[in-house]
Amino acid sequence: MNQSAVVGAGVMGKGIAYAFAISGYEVFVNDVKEEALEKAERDIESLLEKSCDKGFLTKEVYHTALENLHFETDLTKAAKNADVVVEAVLEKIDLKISIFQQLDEICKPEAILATNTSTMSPTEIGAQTSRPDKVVAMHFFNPVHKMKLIEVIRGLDTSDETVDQVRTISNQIQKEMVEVNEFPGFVTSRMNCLIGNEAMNMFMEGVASAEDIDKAMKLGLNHPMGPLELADLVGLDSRLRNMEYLHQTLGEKYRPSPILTKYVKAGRLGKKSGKGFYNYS
Ligand SMILES: NC(=O)c1ccc[n+]([C@@H]2O[C@H](COP(=O)([O-])OP(=O)(O)OC[C@H]3O[C@@H](n4cnc5c(N)ncnc54)[C@H](O)[C@@H]3O)[C@@H](O)[C@H]2O)c1
Repeated sequence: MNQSAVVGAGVMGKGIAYAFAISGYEVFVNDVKEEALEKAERDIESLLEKSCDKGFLTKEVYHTALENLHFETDLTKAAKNADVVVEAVLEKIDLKISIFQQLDEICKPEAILATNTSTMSPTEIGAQTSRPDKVVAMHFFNPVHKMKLIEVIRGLDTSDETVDQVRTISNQIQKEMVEVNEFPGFVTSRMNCLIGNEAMNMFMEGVASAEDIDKAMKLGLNHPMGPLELADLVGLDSRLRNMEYLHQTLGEKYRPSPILTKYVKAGRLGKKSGKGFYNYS
């Protein structure tokens, strides 16, 4: 395998493209928005440069990665020769299904089609294609260049061969993999969304400031990041979509905190918009 495509060049797509590019894969990055693709190109190149300056990448890897990256708004051109495609568009099931149906038409029959969904069902997505055995979830973590894990979720019809190939890919791009049977939110999002939601409710109830809630979790419970700063990093719109899906599928315990809904309505989306539980301007 040596060619990959990443569909959706937002927070996650950029990081996933970077991981493939520094590992010798040719990468076609696709987005429907020209501006998103231009920003992705600037951001990935700047990350490559910083990583090289800090000595995390050799000059040779840096130059090869730059050559490996291609940016393409046309999905057919981006995906037609890919051995593996990772979809990282918004967390909306209809959108993901429609992209997988297009990929099913466009891609080589042996290509692996992976979704970076945080919560949703690869079974449901795969069932709308002619190759559910090749459909799998590869859940990367933010920021991708620092986080080692890929949570791999096997749908009902995902084949052993596909999971083995994903294991090989994970090794090639220097990530650790855990294998999870499908259930909404998998292991990480189900746990993390609940912790984040409780922190938001506590903040809303005035139990403590955002800073003190985060400090308590970091210094008292040894979390590397506080739940509110993490939600800001993820993007509050993305987190709200995750909570809504978990609420729908797993029940009342996952009802989104009212403050999360209020912030998203106000356009406070966390780090990416300059303001969330913290101010970034
Ligand atoms: N943000 C996180 O921390 C995080 C972590 C793990 C997984 N995820 C999951 O990754 C996925 C992407 O999340 P994100 O935070 O990167 O979102 P984002 O909003 O930053 O980026 C999504 C991108 O998809 C593009 N897009 C929309 N429709 C498209 C289409 N039809 N074809 C191509 N591109 C299209 C948008 O223009 C945008 O650039 C979601 O499923 C999310 O749940 C997010």
